[in-house]
Amino acid sequence: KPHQFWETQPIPNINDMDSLKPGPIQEGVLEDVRKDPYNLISKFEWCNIDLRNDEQAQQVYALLKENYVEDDDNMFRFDYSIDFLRWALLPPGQYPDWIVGVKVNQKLVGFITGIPVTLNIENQQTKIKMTEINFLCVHKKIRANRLAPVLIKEITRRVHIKNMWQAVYTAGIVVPTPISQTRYYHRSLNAKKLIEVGFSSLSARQTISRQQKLYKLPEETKTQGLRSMKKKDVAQVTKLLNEYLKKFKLYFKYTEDEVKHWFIPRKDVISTYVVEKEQGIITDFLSFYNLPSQVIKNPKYTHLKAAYSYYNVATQTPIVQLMYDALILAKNEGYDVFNCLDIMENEKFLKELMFCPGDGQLNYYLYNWKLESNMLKPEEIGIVLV
Ligand SMILES: COc1cccc(CC(=N)NC(=O)c2cccnc2OC2CCNCC2)c1
Repeated sequence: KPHQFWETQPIPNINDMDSLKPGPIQEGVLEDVRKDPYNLISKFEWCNIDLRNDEQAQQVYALLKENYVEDDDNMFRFDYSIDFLRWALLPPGQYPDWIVGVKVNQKLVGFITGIPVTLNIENQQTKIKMTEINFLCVHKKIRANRLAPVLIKEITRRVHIKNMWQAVYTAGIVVPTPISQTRYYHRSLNAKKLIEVGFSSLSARQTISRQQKLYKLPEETKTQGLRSMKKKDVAQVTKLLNEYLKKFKLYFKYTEDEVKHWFIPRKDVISTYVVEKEQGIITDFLSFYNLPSQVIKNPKYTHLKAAYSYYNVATQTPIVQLMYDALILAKNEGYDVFNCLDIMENEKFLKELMFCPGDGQLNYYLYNWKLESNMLKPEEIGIVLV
């Protein structure tokens, strides 16, 4: 019986589509929220993970490295670094009990996380304080214990207890009920390596050297005034980003503190470049994050270095040119491939910059919210999850 768990959750199913009115599906009642953690099977224990602690961060790293998301052909597995996890999970306003682990004899076997976000949905007047859920992971050796539903219920309880009643999350799989189904695209930067690790394949008429020529990039970027973002840019970038995102139906509202956290460059984690014109005016910016994948078995390579498009705001520079510079910068930083989704305005540059469609999709979900329009088109999505 598929979706045994999901049918019990406040998420529209197909026949709710016309009956449910837009907005919260269930009204949250704070006093009804269970005060104690959900029961776990014996020997399993809840623990809050402090990612600032090196040992605990190392345990999370090791669990994800071996047991987190793989591609459809099980050739690659995400390999989030500790510095990346600290960036992704310790934003301003973070709650320590939203980094949730399950241990057996001190060994971490389960994990799920939430971070606080302020989401605008379909240009509602109200912004909604909610949680962004990520990194749901159960050790391969203890799957089919129904631990994942308990991890989801427990973090839901910990969100409810803070009087928050909605969540946003993504998944490669389809469970009830996506609000948008986006496709991922990749642009080759190191054609030879992508072929050698099996990420790309050659058709009969293609050769490695022809692929290398096809995807070759200049050393220098084109856009005048393009430079790495600095702290002094935070105020302008915040204004630019918040204004730009209003064109989408789903987007976060960012404070300056949040922009500082999410966009100030961090080596091997996040790269952000701004376009500075006369009098120090910032007119555009581009950003991409570092998410390597372990190559599960390959004689020559252990990792695929992948840059993932984050937020790109083009108000003066043509978006094709801005993203062409993003490719050049990523190539110069040593990446093998540049990945993005067909969300926001990305389809404006995908073809021209020679992105190829990936073989899967990334589904967006909202918990306890009925949209006015049942589904959103990818270009209406203005949020990027890591
Ligand atoms: C190449 O190595 C991979 C290792 C694991 C999974 C996949 C395929 C995949 N599932 N890709 C994506 O989900 C994806 C493709 C393009 C852009 N962002 C993405 O996912 C992001 C956002 C959601 N959390 C994971 C990272 C590829």
